[in-house]
Amino acid sequence: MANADSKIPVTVLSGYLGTGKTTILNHVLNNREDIRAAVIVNDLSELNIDADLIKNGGGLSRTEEKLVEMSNGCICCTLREDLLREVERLAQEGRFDYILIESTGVGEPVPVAQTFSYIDEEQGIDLTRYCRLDTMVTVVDAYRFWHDFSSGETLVERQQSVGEDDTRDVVDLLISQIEFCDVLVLNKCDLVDENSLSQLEQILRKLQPRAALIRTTNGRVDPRAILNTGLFNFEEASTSAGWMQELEQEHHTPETDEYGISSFVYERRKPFHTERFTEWMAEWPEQVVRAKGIVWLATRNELAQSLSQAGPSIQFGPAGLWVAALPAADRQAALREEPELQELWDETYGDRMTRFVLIGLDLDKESIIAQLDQCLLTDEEMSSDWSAIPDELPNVSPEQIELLLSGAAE
Ligand SMILES: Nc1nc2c(ncn2[C@@H]2O[C@H](COP(=O)(O)OP(=O)(O)OP(=O)(O)O)[C@@H](O)[C@H]2O)c(=O)[nH]1
Repeated sequence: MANADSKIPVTVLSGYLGTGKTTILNHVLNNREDIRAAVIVNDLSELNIDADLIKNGGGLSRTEEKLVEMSNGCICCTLREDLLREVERLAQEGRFDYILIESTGVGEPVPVAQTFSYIDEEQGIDLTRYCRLDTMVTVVDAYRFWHDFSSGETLVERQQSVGEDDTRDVVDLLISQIEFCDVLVLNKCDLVDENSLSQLEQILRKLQPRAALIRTTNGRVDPRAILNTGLFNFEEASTSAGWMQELEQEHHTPETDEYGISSFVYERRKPFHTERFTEWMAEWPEQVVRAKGIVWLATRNELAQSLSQAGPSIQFGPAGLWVAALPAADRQAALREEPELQELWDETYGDRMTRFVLIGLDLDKESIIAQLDQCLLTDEEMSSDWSAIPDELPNVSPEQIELLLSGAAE
């Protein structure tokens, strides 16, 4: 089955460990009709159980399928280079009309998608010549989801980290996989009652409104839902996360009262009192499932802070310089080039503002807004010396500022 533009379509299966990726892969391979598929499995475990399963379970003809195991790292990071080479080799063989990749359970989908979307200058490999990323699939375990999401555990604690520098929380991984995909497969639906499933489905839709959502048991997905869908588009996938859609406001998804899922954007043009706001973050309201956006702190008047929370994991730190803090020439250039910036520009404070979205279950919106407003500078504090406000956050080094400056200049 040759593709119209003769580039080999690629489907990537992501999803946390044990969600059912291999089960889905086997099911698809057993029901794939006339597609000659090459399968790339990336597994960190030494046994490479996945590969055995595919070899024995799929009834694959060795002449038709090619199985490439990558056993010493993951597709997304350390073995990106290998993935590039492997895909290039498979594509050049010319025997396959589809490539299926099972990404490691601890892999992030964005770097994999980048591999297929951009020329790798270092390697001199351009996969876009041979392949076309067709569908990014993320598999979610309906039974384990809330447990993993709220566990507060790191990958290191679960002995699942990719390397020494891997400080990721399990929930951060889950959210990055959900927020970047075309199809969400909610697997293991046999283990969860209808009401919990519907609620989980609604929250997933809120976190990822663009993706098709499919319920499965034992990975029994219609192959047409994940092969040759033509759904992938890098730009769209990168901006598809629910929080981003909500911040753009044009796409505010309707509230789903039935399951108590809702969201709102908190926006103020007054800085937070650093100490009061950090204390608030430490007592983070449990009803908030996901929050993301930027924060203006009185003691960090040069640097916009980025806030990203998912379940018990809160990431907070410098995101970049406010345009208002740039040297005059750069500031004017930015204002000339970005009409949206002009629109939001405040005469006194420029682009400084706090703006983040909160998505949650049974959110007490009024109370959260009231708590956050208490963290803002009072009128009296607004006219006093902001540098006297206590600030226990880590210092930002001149090198870091330099880095942020160069980022802002790009
Ligand atoms: N009850 C139930 N079990 C399932 C379902 N789908 C898969 N399983 C089981 O869940 C376990 C993990 O499934 P896999 O397909 O190996 O999951 P995976 O995502 O490939 O796992 P890793 O390769 O470790 O990341 C296996 O024992 C499967 O038989 C399902 O829908 N319901």
